[in-house]
Amino acid sequence: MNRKDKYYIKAKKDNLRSRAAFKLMEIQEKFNVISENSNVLEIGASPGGWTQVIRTITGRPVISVDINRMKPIDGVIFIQGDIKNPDIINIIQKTMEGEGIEKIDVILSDAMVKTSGIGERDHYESYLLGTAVMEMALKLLSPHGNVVIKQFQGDETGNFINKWKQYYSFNKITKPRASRSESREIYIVFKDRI
Ligand SMILES: C[S@@+](CC[C@H](N)C(=O)[O-])C[C@H]1O[C@@H](n2cnc3c(N)ncnc32)[C@H](O)[C@@H]1O
Repeated sequence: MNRKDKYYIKAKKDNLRSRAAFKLMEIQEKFNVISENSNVLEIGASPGGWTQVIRTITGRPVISVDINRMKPIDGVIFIQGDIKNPDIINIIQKTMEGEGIEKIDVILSDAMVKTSGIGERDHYESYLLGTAVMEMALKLLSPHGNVVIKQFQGDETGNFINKWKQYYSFNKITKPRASRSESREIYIVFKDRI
């Protein structure tokens, strides 16, 4: 598929920072993970397409994290940091305190390193990032909270879901239409933290 496909063109037209925005729109439509008063923590946010979508749903301030920089968005507190760094949780918690955010209701991760095209390598990198996010969710997420994780499907996907599903009442793999069909990219939705 041409990289300038219909989602790319629509993103430009709608002033969205990335075509990825349509993936979150579809996930939200199907699974209703964010509510109008959700406190959302977003991981792997740059350039900010998902962030723009999140801001249209919740009226609460959004905390967005990325290892790279991101141009500011109104109502968004941006933290430049590595989700695999064990100190990042302290920085997030300090930011929450500073903003008067007591709990996180939704964690959304579209984090991924630049893909290599080597299936197993990309799978494993996404598995490591997803594991860091799920560990963080255990500490930060409020009861009944939701998590969405990007993953490149592979050998560990089944184990990943089996490991984390015990903490949530609902889990489901989804592949949004805007996700390129030739890619192994999927999203794993965990809802209702027990
Ligand atoms: C697919 S892009 C996200 C696109 C974004 N959701 C949007 O809609 O514009 C993946 C992002 O994950 C970030 N990332 C990769 N490794 C990371 C890490 N260890 N910690 C935080 N962010 C990371 C990358 O810098 C990149 O910006």
